[in-house]
Amino acid sequence: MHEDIRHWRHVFKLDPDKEISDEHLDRICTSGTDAIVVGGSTGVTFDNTIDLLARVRRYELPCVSEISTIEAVVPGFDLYLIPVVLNSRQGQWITGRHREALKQFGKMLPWESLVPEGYVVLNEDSTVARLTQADANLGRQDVIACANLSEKLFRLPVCYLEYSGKFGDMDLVREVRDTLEESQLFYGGGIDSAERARQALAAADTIVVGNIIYEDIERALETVVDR
Ligand SMILES: CC(C)=CCC/C(C)=C/CC/C(C)=C/CC/C(C)=C/CC/C(C)=C/CC/C(C)=C/CC/C(C)=C/COP(=O)(O)OP(=O)(O)O
Ligand SMILES: O=P(O)(O)OC[C@@H](O)CO
Ligand SMILES: [Mg+2]
Repeated sequence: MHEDIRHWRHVFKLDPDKEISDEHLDRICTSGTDAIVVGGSTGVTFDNTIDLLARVRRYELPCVSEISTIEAVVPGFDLYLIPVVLNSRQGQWITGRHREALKQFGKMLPWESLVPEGYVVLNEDSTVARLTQADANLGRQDVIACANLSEKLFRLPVCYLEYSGKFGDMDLVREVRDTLEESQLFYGGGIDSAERARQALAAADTIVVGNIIYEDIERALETVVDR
């Protein structure tokens, strides 16, 4: 399963803190996307996460959890993505909360199911930037340095350029992809049309589509373009 993420080109990110009807969920899960990521930066609980997992499990596609809070660690996902916010000003989002979680789960940890992600938060107006006190106003060279930090120093398998809520700079995303040699580049933020999905797919390995699911389902489905 760990290796399967290498083949993912498009994923939908479902937020347990937001409502989705059975009809819309059915259309998302049968859209041809490669996987469902369950996660959000705020309002995520054990109960809303397990509810969403149970609903997505009716479908055949992989369902992975992106952990934002230790309370919402729910057994039964295919994988657990563990964000490490490389440009946070607060240590708790880089290693602090992770250390607490590792203490709590102790010997129960299924290491082979954990996939750490080197997050670089680039939209200073996003919830995740505010939550993690990210230094999001980075120049090109700082972003490249974060990508190298993620891959070359920390050897994280995924580097995630996170523009949540805003369509980012695709030239910069492409430059990061060309810098990375081993790790997989996730791009997320503001993909709300087929055209933007194509642009992001040309720049990153895997694209993540979130908010538009809750704003305009037809446009969300259009992002599942030929790839
Ligand atoms: C048997 C069993 C169940 C085993 C489980 C094993 C397991 C998974 C153990 C946990 C191990 C571990 C190390 C956990 C990490 C704990 C933790 C809380 C780490 C901190 C993670 C972190 C940095 C969170 C900050 C927020 C963040 C980066 C969230 C990611 C998702 C995200 C950015 C969503 C976007 O948010 P959204 O709400 O959509 O934002 P907008 O409002 O802008 O749309
Ligand atoms: O919600 P959007 O802007 O699509 O961003 C997707 C994802 O990167 C959020 O973590
Ligand atoms: Mg969101």
